[in-house]
Amino acid sequence: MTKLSVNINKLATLRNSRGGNVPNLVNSAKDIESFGAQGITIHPRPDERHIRYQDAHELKSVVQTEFNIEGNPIPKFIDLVLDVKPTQVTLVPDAEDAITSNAGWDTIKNKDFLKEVISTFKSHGIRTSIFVDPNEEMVKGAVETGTDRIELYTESYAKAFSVGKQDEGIYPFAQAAKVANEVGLGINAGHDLSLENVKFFKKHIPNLLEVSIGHALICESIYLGLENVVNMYLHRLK
Ligand SMILES: CC(=O)[C@@H](O)[C@H](O)COP(=O)(O)O
Ligand SMILES: NCC(=O)COP(=O)(O)O
Repeated sequence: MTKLSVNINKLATLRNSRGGNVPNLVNSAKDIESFGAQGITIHPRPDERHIRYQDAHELKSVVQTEFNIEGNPIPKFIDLVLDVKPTQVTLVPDAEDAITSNAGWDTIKNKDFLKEVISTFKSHGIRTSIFVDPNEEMVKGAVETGTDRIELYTESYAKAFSVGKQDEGIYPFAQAAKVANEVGLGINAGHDLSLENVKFFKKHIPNLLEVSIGHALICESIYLGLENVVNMYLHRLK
């Protein structure tokens, strides 16, 4: 079985746009779990443009499933994760000004740094995952860091799928997954996965442990909920 971890960054974006507490992230996380999701993911960015560091603390006390915190392991992120102690930390090498995550780790160049932070998190009982491109050398490099899992960065697959090139798009992921499975690395995946493309991805990636999905899932939820909500308003306005 592949676990679904719902990334709630976009709910925080919506909340922050009005300055209040709607939608309430804590209640949303509880509801998402009650609907069956097996995890909650957040990705606090240094400018706190969506998830705030305080959200991580508040969510920790309510999340009953797997709590996954993603981010670039700069000192204040490391301190946050060690304080909150989520189920899993996913290390992502994103630049401060990146609109969204746009690359995996170079696990060879950053081997010593990754080894050190991963060993710190693991010594505190936190499972580790590192964000990597679907590249066999990077997957082999990941083993050397001591990480429990990798998260395959799926944007290129999603792009290929959207133009009908799913076979081409999945190929490097299937190869990378083969290497990960051979060396015993756990496999997660995420970025731009959606209702449209997730089934094909899962079918071709053996032992896919977890997908974290946010942007598309929240957009789909808005769209699939619109008819219901418009009708609820119309009913009240009769
Ligand atoms: C690590 C990753 O793949 C990202 O998709 C991320 O968690 C999303 O971040 P934003 O919501 O800030 O775009
Ligand atoms: N790790 C990927 C994630 O949490 C969500 O990415 P996206 O679905 O918002 O692109």
